[in-house]
Amino acid sequence: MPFSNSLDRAPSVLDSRMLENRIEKHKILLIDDDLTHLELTKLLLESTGLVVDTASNDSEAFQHLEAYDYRMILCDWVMPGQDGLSIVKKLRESEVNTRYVIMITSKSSPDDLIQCLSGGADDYITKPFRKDELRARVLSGMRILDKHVQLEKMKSYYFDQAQKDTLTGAYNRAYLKDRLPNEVKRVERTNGNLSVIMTDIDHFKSLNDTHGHPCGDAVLVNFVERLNQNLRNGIDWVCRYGGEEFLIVLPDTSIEQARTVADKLCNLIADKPFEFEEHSLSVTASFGVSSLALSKYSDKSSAHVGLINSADKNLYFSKNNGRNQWHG
Ligand SMILES: Nc1nc2c(ncn2[C@@H]2O[C@H](COP(=O)(O)OP(=O)(O)OP(=O)(O)O)[C@@H](O)[C@H]2O)c(=O)[nH]1
Repeated sequence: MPFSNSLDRAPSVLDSRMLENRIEKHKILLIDDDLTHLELTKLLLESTGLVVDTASNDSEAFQHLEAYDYRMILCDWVMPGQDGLSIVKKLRESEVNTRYVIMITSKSSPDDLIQCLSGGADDYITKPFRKDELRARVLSGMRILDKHVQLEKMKSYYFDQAQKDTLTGAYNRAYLKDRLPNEVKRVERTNGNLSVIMTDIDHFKSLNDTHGHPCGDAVLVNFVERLNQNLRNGIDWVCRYGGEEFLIVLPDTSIEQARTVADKLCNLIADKPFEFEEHSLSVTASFGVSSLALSKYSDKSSAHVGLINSADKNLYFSKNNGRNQWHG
């Protein structure tokens, strides 16, 4: 597991290393129009090792917020211009709510508290406050922010699990099913290009049979790495279509350009042996290229299937024609 079970282990006592981590992650923005109070609170927070930036009005505050992604904000409520609660309301409208806001105020009635919390603040501290109360509230907020970070990590881990092949890290069929129709729609909208290349490692069964399954696995991993290293980062993507068969999706790519890519990849695989333990293995692959011709389809929703089938047909032409080549 890439994350620990610390999700359920919010520490009650903070050692200095944990505190340092939090400080690093959650620099504080302190907003107060009373400059003396602002300085005093800043010093107080800094004396416990926290990193603090200050703003004395709403426009300064928003300038800071544009320049840095503060996760924790301590904000005075009563201020000229936009008051603290208006600042918080604006923040809540404009972003994902992973910012923790503590309102500082001399208002202390239950009605004030309700107004403050329902207006978007996460916590509330009344003036004058004790240094240790402020620190305790800030650290309690940081524990909650830590949980946000953990949840984000979990979300991205499960997101990856759901759309990636665990062995090679290539996208899986489920992702392809979702994403390829959208690529086709984009071509429809923009009148652009979309090409795909189906590739399959040659004689992979005999590689497995001769050197063992772990060796086959390593070749699959290196094969995908080699493809990715030679494709456009963040634009082209590789999907594991079957055992040793991969579909390479090339957005904004004409058939001529896709043929050049297939030729390059074919040579890149064949020219450099794959290393596994003490073995240096000559590996080749066959390729089938196809490009989207939307006019061929009266029902555009099936165009992505036609595109894959045509690449597959061309791949099998390459296989039957002697392997280690591309066709399309
Ligand atoms: N090591 C390993 N082998 C796999 C994996 N998935 C599929 N295979 C093997 O890949 C082999 C594919 O064999 P074939 O379909 O006969 O294809 P081939 O031997 O590459 O022959 P051609 O494609 O005609 O060149 C089978 O032996 C599968 O067991 C995997 O994740 N790891």
